[in-house]
Amino acid sequence: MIKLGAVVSEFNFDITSMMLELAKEHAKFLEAEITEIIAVPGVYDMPIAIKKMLDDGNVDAVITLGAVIEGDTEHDEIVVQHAARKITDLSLEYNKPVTLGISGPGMTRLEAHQRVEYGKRAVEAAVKLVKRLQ
Ligand SMILES: Nc1c(NC[C@H](O)[C@H](O)[C@H](O)CO)[nH]c(=O)[nH]c1=O
Ligand SMILES: CC(=O)[C@@H](O)COP(=O)(O)O
Repeated sequence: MIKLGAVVSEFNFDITSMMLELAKEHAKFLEAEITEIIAVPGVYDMPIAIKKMLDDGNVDAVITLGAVIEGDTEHDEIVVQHAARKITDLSLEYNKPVTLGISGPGMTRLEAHQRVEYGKRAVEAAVKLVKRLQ
């Protein structure tokens, strides 16, 4: 059984909690399991939680679940771009898949609701990568 860790943003939790439920269901469908969950305040805060999961070494891959909604400034871009870059860096540093289940930037709340399936996509990619890199 493939073990997945999930790092979930509390920001926009109405959306990210749905992403988490979809991710759990899809993991089960693929005969994998989300065995660890760490909630973080927002997407920008994810890297340190991902690093802890990878350091603890109890999961085969980590999925990230978040939704970054556009405000009045380009702050949303900073949040996503930095998180995405660190997610890739951590995956390469630890040689384990860390997949991007984060919607945005440049997105309205409605568009975020329409993209909750990103959670499912993150699971799909993590499971495929674990199998293919074995
Ligand atoms: N605006 C959104 C944020 N912003 C918060 C940051 O991610 C972070 O928690 C804060 O800057 C403290 O370090 N986070 C989201 O996940 N989604 C948003 O729309
Ligand atoms: C990504 C955010 O934190 C965002 O909602 C901030 O909004 P603003 O650009 O109006 O500061």
